[in-house]
Amino acid sequence: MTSETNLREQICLLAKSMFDRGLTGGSTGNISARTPDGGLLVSPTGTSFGRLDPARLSRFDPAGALIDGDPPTKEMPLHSAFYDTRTTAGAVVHLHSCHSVALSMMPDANADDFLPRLTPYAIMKLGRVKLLPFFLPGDPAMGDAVRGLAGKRSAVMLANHGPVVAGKGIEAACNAIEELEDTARLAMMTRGLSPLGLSDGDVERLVTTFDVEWEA
Ligand SMILES: O=C(CO)COP(=O)(O)O
Ligand SMILES: [Zn+2]
Repeated sequence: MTSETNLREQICLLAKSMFDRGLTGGSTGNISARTPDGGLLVSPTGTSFGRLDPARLSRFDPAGALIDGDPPTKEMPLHSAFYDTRTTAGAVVHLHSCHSVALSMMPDANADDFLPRLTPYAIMKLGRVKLLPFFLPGDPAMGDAVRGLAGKRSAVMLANHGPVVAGKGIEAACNAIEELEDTARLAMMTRGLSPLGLSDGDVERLVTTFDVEWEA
């Protein structure tokens, strides 16, 4: 198998795994990954994460032209904004994961630091998560909002919609977005119970030990 064939299989396998565990339902969510030649493989619009077909993924050349496959996700401007502003991005994933969306609707949500500091992996895998306002699905203004972050954040939460995470590769991006959803779930489970989170010192040690991007 060529490495592009492998990548196609891996995209569909990881998407199905997330679908099967209820991380995004129906035909929601989208996923993309850089190909070895500098192009992109992208989930087609209207498809279900549970049933992506490796042979029908939208394929873009390194200049951004659609070469073959089905028409791509309507969230291309969002995905492109991550690739254009973060040279390290090898994959981007977007989900409609329930607990993250719930947390984004809380009136006291922190727009600059969306996730409470509850567990180490959220900090290690995501850094600081930016909460963006609500946009209509497919609105190119979402891409502009991500470009406005100048590549300093690997993860954003679209209010009342869902998270978007960039990673070095497809597995890293999926692991990170799962961590985002798990942390949001913990936050919603413990809401109002005054949970004891990580201390500022714990966060500082995590950031330095694991070389976390922790831009203000
Ligand atoms: O999650 C989605 C829109 O935000 C799904 O849209 P697509 O089917 O176009 O990828
Ligand atoms: Zn969406």
